[in-house]
Amino acid sequence: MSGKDSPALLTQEERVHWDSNGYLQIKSVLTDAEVMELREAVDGLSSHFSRLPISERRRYLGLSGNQRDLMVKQAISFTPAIDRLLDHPGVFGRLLGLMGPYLQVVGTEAFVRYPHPGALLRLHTDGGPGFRRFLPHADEPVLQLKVQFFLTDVAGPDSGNMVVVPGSHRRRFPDGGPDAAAGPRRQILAAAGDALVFPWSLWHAVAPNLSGQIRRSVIIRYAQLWCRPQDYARLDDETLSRMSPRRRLLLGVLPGNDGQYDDLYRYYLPPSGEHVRVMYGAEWSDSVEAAEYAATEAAVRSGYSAKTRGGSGLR
Ligand SMILES: O=C(O)CCC(=O)C(=O)O
Ligand SMILES: [Fe+2]
Repeated sequence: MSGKDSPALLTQEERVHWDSNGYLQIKSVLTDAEVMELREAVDGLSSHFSRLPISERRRYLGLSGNQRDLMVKQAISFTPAIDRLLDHPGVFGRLLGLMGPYLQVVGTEAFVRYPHPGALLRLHTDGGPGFRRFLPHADEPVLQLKVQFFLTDVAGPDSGNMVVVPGSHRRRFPDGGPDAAAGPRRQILAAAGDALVFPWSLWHAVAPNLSGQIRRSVIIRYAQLWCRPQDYARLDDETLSRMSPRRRLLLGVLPGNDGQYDDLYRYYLPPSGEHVRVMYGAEWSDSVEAAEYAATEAAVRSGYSAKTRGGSGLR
């Protein structure tokens, strides 16, 4: 198949927008039925956690930026409604384009943001002081990104919108916090069903919510395979047992360590062939990138066998 006929993982326009603005908004990714099911699931989580004593809540509640809003970590262990978001066809091709095939899901988070007149979360980059010093390079696979699926309309400003500083993703976030020179901030206007893709290094915040409506969303965090997951060390068997082969791979169950998680070296050096094949799947296997990664793997394999024959180590 010629390059021209191959499915594009990311259009040229999307890549230019990502490179210059540091984020990508994809419209109407979820159907109304998907939005409805997810919204019910998030509301279910919200009432579940509000009934739990504080001590039991702690394990699963992350930083929402204030005392009122809810951020549930490892939400996928509480509801199967989130499963389809891991490799959603409206987004996952773009993620393969941005990150390459050696990616994993490192977190699944549900957000409930209540009406409030002040900013809900200050301007920040994700990952704290360690990650702050790493900045993405335009031509290299993205280290870590999040996809925020909106489950409520945030059609106007000050509705609990995500706020971004366009183009900030390749600028070092100042240790003392940004000053007035941070650059213009943009509130993301979105409809329920839209998705926003952004890397750790984009300066972002959450606007006040004067809309009178609760803002609900789900975020899936992705990282390169060799990073550690953020909200689970090992997912429970019940959650893993309902997953497709690709989703199992995304959740860290790699071939050869099926459910065992005992060979951590595989996250660093994935077993040959399998990863690329499963990740691109039937949907994106004809892409230029799938062929390129398969060729790289083959070259690495033949390099290894030559080295092994020569008696030198692989590492
Ligand atoms: O609630 C939001 O819109 C974003 C929260 C946030 O900063 C994040 O998840 O990185
Ligand atoms: Fe953040």
